[in-house]
Amino acid sequence: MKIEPLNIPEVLLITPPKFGDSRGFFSETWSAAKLGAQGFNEHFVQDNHSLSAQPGTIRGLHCQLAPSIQGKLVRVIKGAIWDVAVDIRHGSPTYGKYAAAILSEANWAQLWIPGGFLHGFCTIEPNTEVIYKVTGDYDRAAERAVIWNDPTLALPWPVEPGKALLSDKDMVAPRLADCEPWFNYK
Ligand SMILES: Cc1cn([C@H]2C[C@H](O)[C@@H](COP(=O)(O)OP(=O)(O)O[C@H]3O[C@H](C)C(=O)[C@H](O)[C@H]3O)O2)c(=O)[nH]c1=O
Repeated sequence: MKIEPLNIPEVLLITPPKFGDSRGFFSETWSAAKLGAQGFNEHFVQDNHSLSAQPGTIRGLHCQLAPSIQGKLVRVIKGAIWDVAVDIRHGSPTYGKYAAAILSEANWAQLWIPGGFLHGFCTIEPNTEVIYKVTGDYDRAAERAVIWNDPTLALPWPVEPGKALLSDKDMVAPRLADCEPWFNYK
């Protein structure tokens, strides 16, 4: 499995091999042994799967606080997303900075987003299905959100102004500056 650190080195682009033949393909999309051999030893406790029908659907920017902090290993089995992680670890040299990648059925790439980061994505094809493993259980009380178009983050979302499709919750999330520090850099 190819593992590439992005501009924020804790965020990793992981691309598993895909073996095609006349029937279709086979891919080991996650392997504790193969990733562990390269120093990636995260323990996952839950798998998530979301479908977004329309391109321009934005889910995020979300995180969960301790004790339910979630690292996320995100991949796309249908369609494509612009996937983004924003460093919000208090005291981090890359606080407020982002790392992003296109994840798609075509490129078969996965993004590892550690705890301490906001996560969000924007779909860029119809009927996009996102699958992701997380290292912490869902905990609604621990969920926090920051508004997707926070001007201080200035994320280059691939959606035309006014065309983003959001949940009611995401429409009214606060700016990061209006949130207390949720994670410490260590
Ligand atoms: C996240 C989650 C949600 N739910 C239920 C709660 C709601 O009834 C329904 C939809 O939840 P929500 O609107 O929060 O789903 P997303 O907007 O896709 O949220 C996710 O989007 C961003 C991209 C993330 O990284 C997080 O995994 C997560 O926050 O699923 C569950 O039952 N378990 C869960 O783990």
